[in-house]
Amino acid sequence: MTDDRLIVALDVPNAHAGLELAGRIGDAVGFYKIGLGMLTGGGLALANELKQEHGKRIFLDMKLFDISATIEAAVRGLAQFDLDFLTVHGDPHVVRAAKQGAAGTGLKILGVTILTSLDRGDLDDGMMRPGDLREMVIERAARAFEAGADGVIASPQEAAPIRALPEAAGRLIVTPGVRPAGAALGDQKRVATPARAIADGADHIVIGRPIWQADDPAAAARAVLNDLP
Ligand SMILES: O=C(O)c1cc(=O)[nH]c(=O)n1[C@@H]1O[C@H](COP(=O)(O)O)[C@@H](O)[C@H]1O
Repeated sequence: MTDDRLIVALDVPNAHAGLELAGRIGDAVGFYKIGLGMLTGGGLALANELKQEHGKRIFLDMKLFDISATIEAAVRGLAQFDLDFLTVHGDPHVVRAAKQGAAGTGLKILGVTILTSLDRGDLDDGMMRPGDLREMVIERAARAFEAGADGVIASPQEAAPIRALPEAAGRLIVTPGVRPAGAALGDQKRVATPARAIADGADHIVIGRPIWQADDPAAAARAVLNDLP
């Protein structure tokens, strides 16, 4: 049995590279994220192959944002694929429409709160309203849950207060922005270690570069898993 608390982001350019990487990782990992970087590189075909041929769980990360009718139609189409998780922006109208589109399927909708690569200065650049970023993440999580989200995406730095929300009971907290001690942060700003994220209430951690860029991705994944509480 793999420990599906670890989701590895397959942020490589195409399905061929993704399949090769998943092959090198082998049994160490049972849950993969396929995202926008592979949209034109056969991402959905790879999702299908990893699920059907290799028994992996699949998180399709599309971070959808649009008017309700468009979101509902897009999610209805994606829900025909055998996927486990799908991201949309955590705005209530988007989450509600996505849940409509996924109705009757097992697809879980995760609402993105505020990207883990952003800090208050980035929100100012984007003309987002003033206020404490952490409080905004917690409030967006609560609103996404109220709108019916099966889970939220937040940084590990907000996992504990989100877990404490009454609205979070029975819902998922998924945290990217996770870095083993000493790993390069890259563009991530709100980070914590895998062990801290899980101890603070994350159900799943998403890790990309520290695993797929490692000389031995399977060993890097195992090291993360060995470190989890
Ligand atoms: O939705 C996501 O998965 C996501 C949300 C977020 O706030 N931050 C974030 O980094 N991600 C994704 O998580 C992965 C993190 O990759 P690394 O920074 O390489 O570990 C990338 O595929 C991002 O697209």
